[in-house]
Amino acid sequence: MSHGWGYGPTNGPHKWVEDFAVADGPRQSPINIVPKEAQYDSSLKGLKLKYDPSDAKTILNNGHSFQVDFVDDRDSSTLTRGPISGTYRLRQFHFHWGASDDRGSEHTVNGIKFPCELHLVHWNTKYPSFKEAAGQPDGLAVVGVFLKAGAANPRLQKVLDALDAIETKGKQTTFDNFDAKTLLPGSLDYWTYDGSLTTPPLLESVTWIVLREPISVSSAQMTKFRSLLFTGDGEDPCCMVDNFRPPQPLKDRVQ
Ligand SMILES: NS(=O)(=O)/N=C1/NCCO1
Ligand SMILES: [Zn+2]
Repeated sequence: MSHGWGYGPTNGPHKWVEDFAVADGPRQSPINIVPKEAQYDSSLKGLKLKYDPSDAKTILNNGHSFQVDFVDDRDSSTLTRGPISGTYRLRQFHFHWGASDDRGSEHTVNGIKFPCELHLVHWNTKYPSFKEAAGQPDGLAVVGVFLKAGAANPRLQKVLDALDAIETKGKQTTFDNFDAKTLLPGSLDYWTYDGSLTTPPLLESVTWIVLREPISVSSAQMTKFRSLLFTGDGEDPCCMVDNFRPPQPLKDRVQ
């Protein structure tokens, strides 16, 4: 790619391997989840998520999605247990979505796409920083939550109401006192597998934890996601939609 990566015809997922050879690696994400082929592991523990609303800091349009960033200089917002060992700190959450409700998620279930997928990104505190952890095979743990078209979800509203202030690439605004736990479904049942970042640099450092139960989102709320722009102020506007990587080969992995 002669220019930065993105999701268009000239810089999209099928081109990323030109700059990021690991795109063809052995543990790439996302994947298609086939529940009937997933192995049940009775030794796996339940997820423990402890989030402090006061850790929420800012909301940013990064040109690929938008993310809510958290203070991660202490163990106040953490993920423990589940398939991981040790303590992982919440760094940020962001979403991936489609131009229409028939697509948008990165993981699929029996080939089914959801209109949107939430990712809560955590890093392993055995490493000194997120950046350092991102380069390690056990460095990151991302909790994925599917958003299913249906009733409006009031828990999304504070996030969606902030989007007017970050329409274009690089815009950021304060986003405080937000409890990310309110975005989770009632059940924390999950599928887990060893994978990667789904955006460049596609580092193979992610323990994926995909929740089986979706949360709801209305079509009107999805329209709000689609009001963002990939482009910056003064550039020809390009709607931020279809910012998802398609499922990747499972290769030598089981779920
Ligand atoms: N979609 S993803 O795998 O969570 N990708 C990223 N990149 C930086 C943090 O999470
Ligand atoms: Zn993501």
